[in-house]
Amino acid sequence: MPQRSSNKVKVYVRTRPTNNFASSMLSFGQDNRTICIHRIASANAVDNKINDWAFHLDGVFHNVSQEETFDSVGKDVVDRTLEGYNGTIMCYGQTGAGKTHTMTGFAESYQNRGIIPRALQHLYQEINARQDFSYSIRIAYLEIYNDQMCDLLRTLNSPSDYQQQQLSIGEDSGFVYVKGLSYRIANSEEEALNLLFEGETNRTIGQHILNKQSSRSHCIFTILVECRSILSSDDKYTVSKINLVDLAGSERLAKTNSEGVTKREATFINKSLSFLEQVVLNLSDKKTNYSHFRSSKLTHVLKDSIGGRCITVMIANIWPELQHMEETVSTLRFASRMMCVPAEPTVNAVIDPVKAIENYKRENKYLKEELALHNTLVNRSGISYEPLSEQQLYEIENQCRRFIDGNLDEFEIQNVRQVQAVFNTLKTICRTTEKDVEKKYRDRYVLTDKHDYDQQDGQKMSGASQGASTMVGTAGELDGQSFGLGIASKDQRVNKEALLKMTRNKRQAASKTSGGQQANPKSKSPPVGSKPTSVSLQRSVTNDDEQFSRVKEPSDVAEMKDQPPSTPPTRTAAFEDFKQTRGLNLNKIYLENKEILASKKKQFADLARRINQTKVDIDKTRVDAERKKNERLTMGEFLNENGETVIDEEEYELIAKLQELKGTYRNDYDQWKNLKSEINYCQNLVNQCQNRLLQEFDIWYNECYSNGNNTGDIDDILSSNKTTNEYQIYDDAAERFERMQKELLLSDLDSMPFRQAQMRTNRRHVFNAATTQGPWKQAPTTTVTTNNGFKLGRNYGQDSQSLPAISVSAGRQKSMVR
Ligand SMILES: Nc1ncnc2c1ncn2[C@@H]1O[C@H](COP(=O)(O)OP(=O)(O)OP(=O)(O)O)[C@@H](O)[C@H]1O
Repeated sequence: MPQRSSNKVKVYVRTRPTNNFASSMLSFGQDNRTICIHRIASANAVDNKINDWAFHLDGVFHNVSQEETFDSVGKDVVDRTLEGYNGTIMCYGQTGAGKTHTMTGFAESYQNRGIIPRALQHLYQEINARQDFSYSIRIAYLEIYNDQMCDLLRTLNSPSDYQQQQLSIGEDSGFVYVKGLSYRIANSEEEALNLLFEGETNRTIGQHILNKQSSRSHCIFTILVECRSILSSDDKYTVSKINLVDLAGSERLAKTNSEGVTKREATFINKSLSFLEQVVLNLSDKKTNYSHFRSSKLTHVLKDSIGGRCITVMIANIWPELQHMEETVSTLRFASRMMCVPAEPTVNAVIDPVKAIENYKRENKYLKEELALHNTLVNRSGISYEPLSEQQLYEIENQCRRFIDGNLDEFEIQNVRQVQAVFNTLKTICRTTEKDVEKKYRDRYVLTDKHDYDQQDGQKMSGASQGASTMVGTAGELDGQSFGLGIASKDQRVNKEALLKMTRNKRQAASKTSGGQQANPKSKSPPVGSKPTSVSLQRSVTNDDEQFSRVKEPSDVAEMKDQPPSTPPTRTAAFEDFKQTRGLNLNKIYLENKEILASKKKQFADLARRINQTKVDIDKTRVDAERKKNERLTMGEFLNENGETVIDEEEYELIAKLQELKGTYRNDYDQWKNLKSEINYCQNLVNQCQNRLLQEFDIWYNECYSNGNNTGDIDDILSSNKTTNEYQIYDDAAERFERMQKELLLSDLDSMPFRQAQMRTNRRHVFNAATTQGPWKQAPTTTVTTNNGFKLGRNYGQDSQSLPAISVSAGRQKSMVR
């Protein structure tokens, strides 16, 4: 029989023997490959149906024995399975066409046994003949009944056992397997046949008009073959399988008159066969890349058994009688379609890990010997190729470190292991250094992931700037590392107040645990009362224009470097923190100065109150003295021998008292004037100190948190904090007043510089006036409100009439000179 050369699924047709052969309609070609069907058209009506078909197949078995059928179809598949190929022999056709007969045959008749027993016989005969290989045979028998899978090699006691078996289909690298299906070892033909008969007894058989023993299920008898070479040391072996498939027959319910269970079974059978036809249709169509294998259990299980890498042979069983001509045509059509399914069989080679290791060991041994020989030939001796010892690795690490430090120019390369160790060591050093650097920066800065950082809208990378803060707020890659260094975006920053609070709590806890000393030497917050190390304001004793100067010590820079990680808090919160840390000493000086100023102001107020009282007394005494004088003049003056006016004792006392009061007044007023100068001086100190504190804070804030956008302008700070308590610098009514003015001016920012300059000028003018003019000198004639709330006015002369009175507001240093 001529064979098709193309790699396609092989398809044969086998006819069931019958006495009613439809010779009028069906004939076979001389080539034993062709079946011709001639349909007789109806004489009465116009019939457009096709009447003649010619099906060309790989072979037609008409009146062919079981033995011949197997020899033609099965033998080759079995032989190739032993070589490592997967094979499938499948019987397809209408019910009663002889599928089970072809596949299994009569159990009672040895001569009429089918493909499966013959395949087993041939298999074991071949295994026994192939002495160079060892084979392991396993048998599985699967039934698919009503789209449920059943292991026929397990004992079934009830229909519910179907569910209990819980078989499922799995796939691994394109190979399909049934999870839970038992594979029984069969060391001989007899053992294999026993399994076949055991499975046959478990098959679901039904009865209908066309077949008394109709298969109501699809059955797949699987022979798993594992083949290893005995002689060869090859670590590969093959695992292959033969699927011998006896499909349930399609049936027309009108013909079989199936009812009840049989009808339901027939429905499942027809449905699954139509899915199979669909899959075959897709496989045979080159334009279709996808087949719906999972549409039924049958198609899914047969996924790797129809064409592809599998040797596939199908026997189309037909029942060549007139009454079954439609089913015959249908079967032959399906057979023709199956012939188009491509098949590219490949050997299923598996690598044996145990044998592979043995082979590698052997090869390793040979290579070592080869290397030793090579070293001898090139006069290389004393070279070890064994894994490096701890000591050797330690020395290599030392060499690497010296190489990095520049103390070693080159390595002496001895073997590949050493080169590997050098690279590994360098990699380890590189990673360790990288981690150290990252940790160091994380301790100091807020590091954000570079990728995230780049994605943030409006995020700016602050550059290296601002003197000592070159490493503060810088952004970008660090030696090409994967993190960016810079300021986290606002939404990435943690709750600032919470962070500050946490920092403070930590600091307090540290203070407690260390008895007031900082537990963390790296903390930027020195303990209260400790020697200031970073920034201090110092008064120059020798300089009349006393200046505060910021003194930077080495520890200052060190302190900046060792600042703990922080997330930018609000400037207000940060200012509080600043006053507790970097600005501690400055703030301390500021507070001391303010305390002195307050004390002076209190003295000033007390003195003013006393002066006013003296003034009242003077006025009263003067009135009394005037009255006495008028009385005396009215009564007529008395003169003594020397011609001097004689006054009575009361008038004398009044005059003396008036003189005394005037003296007191002058003394007090001098004191008041001096005190005012001191206050002015103290006020200047406080102002300078305050400005310095804010400037230092601004620098500190920028160093720690600025992302480059914040220039740290003091006025920004002032104007950005509109609540009175945000900056605790202001506790003075006048300062509050000035601040309030600033806040009001915020509504008209353009006028801010002008207004501020105006205020400063006024303040300076008033204090100059206050310190240069006294009650006996020409005083300003207009009332001016000073920065401190002092009001100076009127023209005060030396005359007692023009002695100034000083009004004092209750409770505060705010005074008014009338
Ligand atoms: N080639 C053959 N030689 C002798 N008898 C045959 C042959 N083919 C089929 N038969 C007989 O036909 C009957 C039906 O055959 P079989 O049960 O194998 O059909 P089937 O296609 O498997 O039907 P179903 O799909 O219903 O199971 C059986 O009694 C069988 O012995």
